[in-house]
Amino acid sequence: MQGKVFVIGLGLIGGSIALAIKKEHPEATVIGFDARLEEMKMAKAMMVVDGYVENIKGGAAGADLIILATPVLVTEKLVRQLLQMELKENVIVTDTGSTKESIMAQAVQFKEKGIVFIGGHPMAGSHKSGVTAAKPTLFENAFYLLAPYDKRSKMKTEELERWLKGTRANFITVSPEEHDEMVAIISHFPHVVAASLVHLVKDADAEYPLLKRLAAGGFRDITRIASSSPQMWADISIGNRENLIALLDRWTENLQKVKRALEESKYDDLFRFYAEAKQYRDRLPISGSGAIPSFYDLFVDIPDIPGVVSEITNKLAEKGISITNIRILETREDVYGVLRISFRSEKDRDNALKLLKEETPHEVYIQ
Ligand SMILES: NC(=O)c1ccc[n+]([C@@H]2O[C@H](COP(=O)([O-])OP(=O)(O)OC[C@H]3O[C@@H](n4cnc5c(N)ncnc54)[C@H](O)[C@@H]3O)[C@@H](O)[C@H]2O)c1
Ligand SMILES: O=C(O)C(=O)C[C@]1(C(=O)O)C=C[C@@H](O)C=C1
Repeated sequence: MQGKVFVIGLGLIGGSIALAIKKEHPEATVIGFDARLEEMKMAKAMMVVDGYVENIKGGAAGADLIILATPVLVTEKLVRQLLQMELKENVIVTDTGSTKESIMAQAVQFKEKGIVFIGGHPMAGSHKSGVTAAKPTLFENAFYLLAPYDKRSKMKTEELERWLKGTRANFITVSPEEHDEMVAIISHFPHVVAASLVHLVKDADAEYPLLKRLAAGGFRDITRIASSSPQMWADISIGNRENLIALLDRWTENLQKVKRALEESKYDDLFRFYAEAKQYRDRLPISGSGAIPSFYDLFVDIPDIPGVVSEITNKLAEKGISITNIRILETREDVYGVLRISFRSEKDRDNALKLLKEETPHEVYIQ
């Protein structure tokens, strides 16, 4: 598509969307703005944008698509600023914020100016921030939630999806209210829990100096998201605070039940608590689209001998099989450790399984 795209906030999400747009629409011009000059310079150097401007007014003038990819409370402020500016008549303004209600409450004023605003939220991301973490494939197969506010913005949704086609995301329309309620449950509240688990360990740190080193696989898996940007999550927490407060009450009730079962040593209740959770968790879609990324993992039992890991990765590299992650899950002296290797696709994983079975003496399996 021809035209000028203006991305405000050149971090992980703004950068990834800019890259996806540039890949799909090389004929468009993508201009960026960020509050931090270094981020703009880096974005230009990485060819995430064609250029940058020194203020929002300069970028917004004449833009066909304006994308706000800043922390949600900042986005609310920027919407108010954009409302004061002269914009192209047919421009589409959208955002990427993790909350929708409070942003849409401001953005609805665009209607009076005849400007289309479509709330947006790509449901994929990372605990990393900044433009250096941006990649055009970040949203592949993920859901991309869109919240148009009236008939005209609904009609323009198709045009926005065409602009965003390079994300390879699956677009779904939701209302801002149902959006915020749903993401509070599956995204925002889990971040509160992850951060509070880390606090639990941090508070016990002085008493047990070994704790940090013992905090292994399970703890790291469940708390990965606690490494996300504090500004982004403080903004989201305020932006969705009513839903979060309601969930905190429900969660506390749930934990009270667990506490009672523990106090009364009710084995069956505890068993059911874990079994029901396992059953539901195991049924979550993992290979299709969704907020939970697909993991194509392979496990290799390896002895604790220097050079074993590189032997395996070299074999995969020789056959051109790329890996997306690699981790030793456990290794102790004289005991086998487990190497977990993640792949981008099922096909890569299956090829790796065959190769390592044929060409190494190690036990190789899919869990
Ligand atoms: N990280 C994720 O997993 C994820 C996923 C989906 C949506 N989101 C949402 O997307 C938005 C961006 O998140 P991100 O992960 O890219 O964060 P990020 O920290 O990587 O990038 C945000 C950028 O906004 C810039 N910024 C801050 N205030 C600004 C201002 N006043 N004017 C211009 N630029 C400003 C920052 O300098 C930074 O470069 C947030 O609203 C977030 O809730 C994040
Ligand atoms: O994978 C992560 O690190 C994320 O936290 C991504 C995640 C999520 O909770 O799923 C975080 C916030 C966004 O609004 C959407 C996606």
